[in-house]
Amino acid sequence: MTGARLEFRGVACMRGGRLLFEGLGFALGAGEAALVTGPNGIGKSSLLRLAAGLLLPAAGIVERDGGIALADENTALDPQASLGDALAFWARLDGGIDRVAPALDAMGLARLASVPVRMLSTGQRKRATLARAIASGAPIWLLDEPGNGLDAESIGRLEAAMATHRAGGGLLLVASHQPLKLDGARTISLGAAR
Ligand SMILES: Nc1ncnc2c1ncn2[C@@H]1O[C@H](COP(=O)(O)OP(=O)(O)OP(=O)(O)O)[C@@H](O)[C@H]1O
Repeated sequence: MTGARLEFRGVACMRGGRLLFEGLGFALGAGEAALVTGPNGIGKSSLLRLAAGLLLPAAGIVERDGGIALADENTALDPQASLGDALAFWARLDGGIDRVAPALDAMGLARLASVPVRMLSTGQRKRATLARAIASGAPIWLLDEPGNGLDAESIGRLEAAMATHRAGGGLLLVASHQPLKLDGARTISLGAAR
């Protein structure tokens, strides 16, 4: 996981013909983290989608070295499959089937591995999405409101997983309305909504 990097240079973001932000620049290297903050609709999720390459910048450059794991409101897990099988589907593609069990453990989901994804509660679903990111082995994690719907114990698990990821040379870009323990993280504050 050495050499992970994510850099924005002079990036502008347009959605639906409206300019959300422009001139955005930052660089994150291995072990680093940034917290994206700002009011509803300002463009935090859009920024993460730009970082993932799912959205193209209207101006500027987005550069990344290393694979990406995006964890947002979509679980991207087969609702009919068991949680274990749904995670294994992605882990096989990512070449890391052995990462599924530790990822389930990290999110406190080991006992739910045989439960169909569609039957998971809101918080369990969120933890499953985070387990998918953990199991991906990707060095660049893009987490959109990762604490949404999580109880205090699960927030602790999330914070521990983020710290482990950084200690292993991963980097984090996190959009969150709620405070999360992210030691030494920089803040990317998007301005007032237009
Ligand atoms: N596919 C789209 N087409 C047009 N406009 C869009 C599209 N997706 C998002 N938008 C608009 O872009 C703006 C930014 O949305 P985004 O989801 O990035 O905001 P956000 O800061 O993450 O908000 P929140 O805090 O509510 O999650 C919003 O005004 C939204 O309506």
